[in-house]
Amino acid sequence: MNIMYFPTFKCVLSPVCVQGGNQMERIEGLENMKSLQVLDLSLNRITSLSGLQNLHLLGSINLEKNLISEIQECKHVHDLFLLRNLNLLGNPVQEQPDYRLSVIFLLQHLAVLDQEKVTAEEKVSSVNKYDPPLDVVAAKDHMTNLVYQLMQPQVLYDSTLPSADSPYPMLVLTGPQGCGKRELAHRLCQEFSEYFAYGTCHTTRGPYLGEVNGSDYHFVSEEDFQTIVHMGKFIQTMKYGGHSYGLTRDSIEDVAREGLACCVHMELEGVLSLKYSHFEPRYILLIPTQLEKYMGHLKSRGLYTPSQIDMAVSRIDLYANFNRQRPGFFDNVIPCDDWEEAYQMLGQVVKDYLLLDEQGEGQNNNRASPDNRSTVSGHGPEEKPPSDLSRSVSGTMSHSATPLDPSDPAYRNYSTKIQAQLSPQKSPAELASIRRREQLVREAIVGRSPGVYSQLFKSSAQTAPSSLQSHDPDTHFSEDSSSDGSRASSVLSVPSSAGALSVLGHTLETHKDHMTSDQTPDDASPGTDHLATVITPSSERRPGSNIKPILPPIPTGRKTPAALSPSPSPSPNPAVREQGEANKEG
Ligand SMILES: Nc1ncnc2c1ncn2[C@@H]1O[C@H](COP(=O)(O)OP(=O)(O)OP(=O)(O)O)[C@@H](O)[C@H]1O
Repeated sequence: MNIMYFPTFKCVLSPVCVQGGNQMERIEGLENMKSLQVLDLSLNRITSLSGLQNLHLLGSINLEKNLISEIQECKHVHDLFLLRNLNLLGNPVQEQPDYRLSVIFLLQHLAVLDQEKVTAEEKVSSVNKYDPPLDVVAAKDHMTNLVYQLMQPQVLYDSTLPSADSPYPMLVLTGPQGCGKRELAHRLCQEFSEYFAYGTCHTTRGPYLGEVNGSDYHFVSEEDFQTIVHMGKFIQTMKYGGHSYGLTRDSIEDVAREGLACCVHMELEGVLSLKYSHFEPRYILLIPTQLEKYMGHLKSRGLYTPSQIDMAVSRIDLYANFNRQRPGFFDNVIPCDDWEEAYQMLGQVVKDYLLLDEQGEGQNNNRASPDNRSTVSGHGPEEKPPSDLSRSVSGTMSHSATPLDPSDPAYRNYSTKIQAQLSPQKSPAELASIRRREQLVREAIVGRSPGVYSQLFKSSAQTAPSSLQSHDPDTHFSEDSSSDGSRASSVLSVPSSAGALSVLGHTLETHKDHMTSDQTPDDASPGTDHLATVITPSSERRPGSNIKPILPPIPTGRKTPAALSPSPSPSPNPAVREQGEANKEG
């Protein structure tokens, strides 16, 4: 073995130095041994690696059986880029928790630690543990929230249930701290109050002057925050500036229950985590492009220390790089140096999203299904339509109850839409269901049976599962189509959730009741398949696909200010309401 023994540090010209088996307590006198490549100081009483930091050619250090007890000592050899082999066997430091991963993380060039090869897995694990990439942080956050959620009794969040065809509409404004996204979110929710409401997050930071608990944030202690984590209430959380932030499912549900889409703001890590959830928001990046102006704004707020400002500024690059490296990650990018301009652009994006500018642009627009047409007002937030926009929102649902009109272009597109539904991922049950619906439509067209929707909603009105029916004696179903539609909407939101199996089962049972004794499931009466039927017209309107989202049903008791609600009150939806109350209790 190529080792030379020197009684004292006289190995200036030699690449190898061995001073083992002495009573050395410190590493001294090696500063000038710049060409040293192998150092053996085993069997000493050394407690620190200080003294090695300038030996840049060192490739191997043997410190077996010394008294090194702190992992931090590795920092002294952190900059020795040729160091491949380190032996700390028999040192107290080995007792430290996560010793091996910590050392591997601090000395990422190491190939052998304590005579054991450093594996690629260990390297990845060490980075994931001590400096995890954003994706890993987000994945862990999602996993944590999901596991805690699954440990709780399962609750149906009916207003925001995932659905392949109509994800609950959500808008997420993201960007570095203080870029104006919060102000823009509030303004947007004010001006588009018939479409959006602000989703209030939780935070452990204290309120700034003027901030209102429950409105700007739910301000909670770290302990309470952790309790909420353990209750599985969060969809995503993140740490920012030493404080915790999180968005609960309840916050979104509170908005959804009002029949509105939810608008929230958050940092990039929150976006990454949210992307793992079943929600499919539209993500809008607000990014400062004039550094001076942005810094000036942060300073003028008088809330941040210089290091907080530095951090916020440094994150502009993070956002910019993300946007560059992952095209499509953000649905829109808006420069936010001028908040007024940014708001105008944001407003335009939202109008496009809601198809608010499309009125008059062509009745022939194929994308404008009856749902869409009822929502296209042609009025921006500045010029409110004479009628309440909520009518358009509820109109979105009342369509479901309208029997198909053969003169309606959407009606003619119906089978095309059904074809579009026939994707390879469809389960046999879904395929069978789609075939039944096609059959019904064909029959309706040739006049052999009434319009499928009219049957459909009659059936659903009669057979609403008792578990979904209101016990509120004050609540009456009206026989008009919109109430039927609402009920159907609420039922339709059920099947895509695993937690809804019992409800779905009940519904299917109810269908069976409607079959005549000689009917097989395949020739069931119209209406046996209303769950899937109703969602079809909305399939082209997913948020994120540049087309208008479906807003969730508006339950009775909606808190829309009277001034904004001159339209007929939304159809009663006891199923949703009751479930909503159940959720709240849950
Ligand atoms: N649930 C969340 N998940 C991730 N980030 C969040 C969440 N809630 C808030 N944030 C973000 O955390 C950052 C700090 O929020 P905070 O409200 O404390 O700062 P701020 O100085 O008021 O900045 P801003 O005006 O951008 O909100 C902001 O960028 C905010 O958007």
